[in-house]
Amino acid sequence: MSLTQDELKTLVGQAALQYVTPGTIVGVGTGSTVDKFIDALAASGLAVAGAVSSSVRSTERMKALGIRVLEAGEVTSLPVYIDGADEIDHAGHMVKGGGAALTREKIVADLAERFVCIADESKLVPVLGAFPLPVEVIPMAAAQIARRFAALGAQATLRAGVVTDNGCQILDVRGLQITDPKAFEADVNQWPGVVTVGVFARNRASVCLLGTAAGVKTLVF
Ligand SMILES: O=C[C@H](O)[C@H](O)[C@H](O)COP(=O)(O)O
Repeated sequence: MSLTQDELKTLVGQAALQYVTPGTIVGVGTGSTVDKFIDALAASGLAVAGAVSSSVRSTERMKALGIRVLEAGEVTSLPVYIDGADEIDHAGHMVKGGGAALTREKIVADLAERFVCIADESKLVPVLGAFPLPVEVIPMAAAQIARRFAALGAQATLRAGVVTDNGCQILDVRGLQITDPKAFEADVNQWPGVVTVGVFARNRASVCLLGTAAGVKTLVF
């Protein structure tokens, strides 16, 4: 019997517990897959010292389940950061931000020694770009940034009605084939008004726990 996408998310959310050491502080991402991890962590009884959260959404969920949440500024490093992805390639580069949390996710990921990505198998791709790339932008720069993407042959549209946890906007960019994620991330990140581009190359995954019909597959990068 094949598992649903939701069941695959539950599976990898639970599998991520093996990367969490009692007494340590864990970095926690955002999204429907991470929700499964948060639920598994709360149910596991693993006595973590707390969590650094990447969004208001995850903070609220953790607090409701009795997990202590610390500010990013209260820690100097984290042993592990657990998060989902919208796409991941065979080298651990990711596209993230489908839930508009990309900036805080990148900040928390940058504090971590290891990024453990949890995803169902639909997220594994040969080349990043089929999923519309989220880019968080300062509102007054949105039109100019959209023109820059148009010059690359891509189409950027404003995510209607969305204001990020940082008070900014999200552009979703279609029509890209990101063959050199590291160079692309570095380039777009320095365009004026870009807060964060949703390519995670510098902060790529070290491990991916992929939910497949045959169970959890561990990819190490
Ligand atoms: O902003 C949201 C994040 O980058 C999520 O990690 C990403 O969108 C994956 O979310 P989900 O687990 O819901 O597919």
